[in-house]
Amino acid sequence: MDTQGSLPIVQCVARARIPTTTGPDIFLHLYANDRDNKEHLAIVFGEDIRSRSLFKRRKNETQQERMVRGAYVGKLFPGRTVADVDENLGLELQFDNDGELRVEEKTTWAKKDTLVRIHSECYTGETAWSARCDCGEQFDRAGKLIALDREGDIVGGSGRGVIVYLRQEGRGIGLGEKLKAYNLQDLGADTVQANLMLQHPADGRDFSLGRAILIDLGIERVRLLTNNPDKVSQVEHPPQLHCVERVPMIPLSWTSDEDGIHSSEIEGYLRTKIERMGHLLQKPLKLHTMENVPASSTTITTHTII
Ligand SMILES: Nc1nc2c(ncn2[C@@H]2O[C@H](COP(=O)(O)OP(=O)(O)OP(=O)(O)O)[C@@H](O)[C@H]2O)c(=O)[nH]1
Ligand SMILES: [Zn+2]
Repeated sequence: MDTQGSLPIVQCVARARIPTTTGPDIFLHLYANDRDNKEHLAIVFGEDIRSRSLFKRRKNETQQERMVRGAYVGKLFPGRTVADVDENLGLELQFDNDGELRVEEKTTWAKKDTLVRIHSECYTGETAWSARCDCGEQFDRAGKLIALDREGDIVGGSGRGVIVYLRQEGRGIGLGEKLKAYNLQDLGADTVQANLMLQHPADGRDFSLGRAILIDLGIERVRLLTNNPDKVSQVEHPPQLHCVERVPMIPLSWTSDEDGIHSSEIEGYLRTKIERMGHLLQKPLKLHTMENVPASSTTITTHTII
């Protein structure tokens, strides 16, 4: 668990447009950093949310090299020769004397409340159809809510937002140790006990990388999609970064009988997050394996944190 020390140095190495099967184009950003050798990512919705480290002009760099790195405005098309101007869209990036991108209303998103998810990698939940956790469901929902204007009483991102995807599998212990933790859970431990029995912290993640990536993307005011109070505090880095709202992520299985994951394992996972990790799920926790846990409130509310 990181304390709020100095920020890691992050460098966006490359950005590419990804047309999605669900509609909007997203921009996948790959980061290097000075803390670990993992390829942490930012999935950015919105062409104008721009990484300062990617767009910074480099000595003797050609426009072609900028376009190949993904440091361009507007859209790429065959025959395009200039990265910093898109004549079709009438957009031109501005830079200051040492090559830093200048924040302009027309070309760079900034200072607006931005819907953000800081998501930790979970191979089992995102790729192996696991019903032990809701990570895959949360990843999908984050993308959906960022694309939507609103869903019920939750204001969406209207096509602008960021999913910071941290390669911190297994709350930082890695996939191999997480598989051992699963076996301990099948032997009766909960997710916290299993980590501790394997001589790991309950949660060994470092969210400072997430803070540094959001600051690099010029995000200042965060509407954070999470139930984890630790993430809310970890996103604060005044004066550059501030969490203005926590937007809850209610498990789909709590909002409909058909949707979402229904399994005894997910109930144990959610119960442990609430009872032992203080997660802020606001719905009455009605689990088939236990009585109603009185919730602190009976409606889904978003906390506005000023
Ligand atoms: N060690 C361990 N890690 C788990 C287990 N189940 C899920 N995880 C990991 O827990 C992490 C879940 O991260 P997130 O969903 O981003 O965040 P969160 O802390 O659950 O909080 P939210 O933002 O409310 O979802 C991922 O790294 C998963 O791999 C488990 O049983 N044991
Ligand atoms: Zn998971």
